[in-house]
Amino acid sequence: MKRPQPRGPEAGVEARRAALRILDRVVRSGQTMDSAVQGLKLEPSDQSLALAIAGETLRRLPLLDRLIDGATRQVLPDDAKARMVLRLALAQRIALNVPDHALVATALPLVEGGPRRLVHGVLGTLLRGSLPGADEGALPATVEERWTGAWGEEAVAAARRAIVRRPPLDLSFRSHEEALAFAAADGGVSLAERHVRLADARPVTSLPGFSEGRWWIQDLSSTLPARMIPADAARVLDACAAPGGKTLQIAAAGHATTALDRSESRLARLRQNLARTGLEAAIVVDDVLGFTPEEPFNAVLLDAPCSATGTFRRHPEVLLRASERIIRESAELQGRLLTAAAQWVRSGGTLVYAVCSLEPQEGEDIIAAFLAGHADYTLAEQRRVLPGELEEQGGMDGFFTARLVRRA
Ligand SMILES: C[S@@+](CC[C@H](N)C(=O)[O-])C[C@H]1O[C@@H](n2cnc3c(N)ncnc32)[C@H](O)[C@@H]1O
Repeated sequence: MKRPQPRGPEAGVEARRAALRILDRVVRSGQTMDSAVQGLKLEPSDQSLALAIAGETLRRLPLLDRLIDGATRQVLPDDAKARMVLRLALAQRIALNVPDHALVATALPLVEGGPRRLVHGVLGTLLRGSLPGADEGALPATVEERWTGAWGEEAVAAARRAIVRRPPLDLSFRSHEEALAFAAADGGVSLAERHVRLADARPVTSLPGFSEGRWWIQDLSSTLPARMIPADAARVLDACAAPGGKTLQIAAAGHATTALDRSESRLARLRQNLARTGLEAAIVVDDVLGFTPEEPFNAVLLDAPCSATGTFRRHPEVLLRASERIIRESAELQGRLLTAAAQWVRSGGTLVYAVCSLEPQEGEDIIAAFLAGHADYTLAEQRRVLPGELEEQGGMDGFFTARLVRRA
């Protein structure tokens, strides 16, 4: 049996160095955590520690910055290495219970040949003082302001609580019987048709039924749009379909399903998901803005690309990237995609629009503008999910979806 290798004085530094690279790529280059970790060539244990440290840092960035700024008179720019290293060290102490000596020993090598004394001094001051608890979250100031204006104080307070809580794992099943059987045998609670929620996120492949394709992972919010498709729709187009959570739902409900997306690589994941679950859908690689179907569909679902700010619990970095400009550009594209998709709905048919965004410009405003320019459509229902919904049971991602009907 291979014995564990003794770890030298560099133990733990590699993971922190990687966390620094990830944080730097996210903060400075606007990358996602998933893309920022690419190419770092890490041992699996170092990779998970690096991602945990960077993630916990991003969940409380404004809070960490307030602490740092209160402990030094020196002005540290947002992207200064000293600030980045201090943020990482504080997050480890607050959220990961790393002891002070280990924090200092793994932080200082990251600023070797640089502002070592400054980092040592500020860290020492902060560690001697009182630090916030692990359950104290913070949102970037621009997000606080935007969401307070749009949704009010209560939703913002709920978002601050949610960003530092580990979200539950939501599973979608091919049938409700399978969902109930899973909950009875393996735990979890069903909060909707074909749904089971597990309180603790376990390694997915170790859960019963994974290889048989009995379920797939899908936040409860994301299941709402496909639930709006009429049971008798029969012929349904899922536009912007990949990687396919909603396609699987539509196919499982028994509709003849066409899944369209312009991304080959994301469609490859959709194909894997179909193969694993044994569900069927016709796949079309095309651009929504150029696609022309042979005949109209009874229902079309448009799950449009968006700022994804509703997914901040799992991807806290989305809040740093979603600038006013990105939201405006996203909204402009969403309006065009919705107008294109609306042409493929037969008279009397259904058009469902969805975004995992907490920005009204990408949700309510898109529908209002669309209706103003399309007298042949009426709004049948609209659903906004805000932070705080189902909080006691683990919460939901922020989301918006609307069902429109084309006049017969
Ligand atoms: C929000 S994701 C879709 C998630 C998917 N519906 C699901 O449930 O798994 C948006 C998708 O839109 C696709 N997309 C973006 N612009 C597109 C366009 N102009 N035409 C077709 N697909 C597009 C992206 O490739 C991406 O897969």
